[in-house]
Amino acid sequence: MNDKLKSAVPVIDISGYFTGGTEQKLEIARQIDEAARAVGFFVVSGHGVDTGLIEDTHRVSKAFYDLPQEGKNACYSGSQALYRGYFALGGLAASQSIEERKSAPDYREMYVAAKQRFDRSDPYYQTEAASRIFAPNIWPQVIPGFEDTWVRYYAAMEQLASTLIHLCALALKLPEDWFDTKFARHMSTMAVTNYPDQLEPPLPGQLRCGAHTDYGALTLLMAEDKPGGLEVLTKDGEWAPVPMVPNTFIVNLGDLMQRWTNDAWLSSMHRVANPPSDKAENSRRQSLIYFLHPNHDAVIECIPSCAGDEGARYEPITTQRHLFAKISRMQDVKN
Ligand SMILES: O=C(O)CCC(=O)C(=O)O
Ligand SMILES: [Fe+2]
Repeated sequence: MNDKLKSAVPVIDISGYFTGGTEQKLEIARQIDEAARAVGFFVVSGHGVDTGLIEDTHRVSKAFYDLPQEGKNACYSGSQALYRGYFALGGLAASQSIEERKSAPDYREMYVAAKQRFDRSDPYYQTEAASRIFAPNIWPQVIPGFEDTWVRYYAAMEQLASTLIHLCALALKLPEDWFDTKFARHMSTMAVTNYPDQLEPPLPGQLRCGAHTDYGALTLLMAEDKPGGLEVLTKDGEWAPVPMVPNTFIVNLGDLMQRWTNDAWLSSMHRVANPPSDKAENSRRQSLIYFLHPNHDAVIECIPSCAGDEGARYEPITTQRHLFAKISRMQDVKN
């Protein structure tokens, strides 16, 4: 890791949020603000998430990806419109979420789940839009413990994301609970991606995951440290590897946070590189990803204190509208 990068993507210890006083919270928030403005990425230590739960989530997910292809295909939702369950190799192209141009599909498989624990009798969840967003999850029943482990991991991420969003509010000099109503009935998703060994060279222009920005508010990533990893586009226009520090989460800001802050905070472009050819045969990599999204009907508009002299740069938009446009472009892959 070069020194420039070390300072570009800092490691931020958030343990003081749980144990310290106001001053410590504000110091952590200051570090987040600095990273959010400089690069849009930071690495979180002292997060308190149970390492056994992280290991279990990796283990059951690996067991799923080790199934024969038919077993995995059985968990396809059957509809691109339903963002759930299994997406096979070649089914997604992340870079198309920002570029109209067709690109080679990402060299990865993905499994997606949505919020499972909530009050389904609440009328909020019964509108036509909500019934699609909160449609039941698809679980591979053949993998013992898969559903239970994923649901517990999702709950742990809900908690960590809540801590981070409180810190984000403080970092923006807002009351700590400023975002709470916007996330009270959030539509966050959890995905586990598998980047298989690359036994054949990739197609021209094909990456493990093509360059994109994330769509939502925050992304919480727990990835294996393997050849062919995550890279971020820095302000200097260079692709820099994101540092892999044991037992930390990589956190990056998504488009909605950039819109809220009127471009003060960055939703940076990132990608997952191919492994070097001499390491490609032994490069299988798995990442656990929690995409924190606000309520589907939350209107995302410039935070008044971020408007500056020139005013809001973006039109207000609902979470759902922004996300669906991006997700459908990512899935528009012609095989
Ligand atoms: O797997 C990774 O390291 C990151 C993948 C990613 O950027 C995404 O799925 O949005
Ligand atoms: Fe991403």
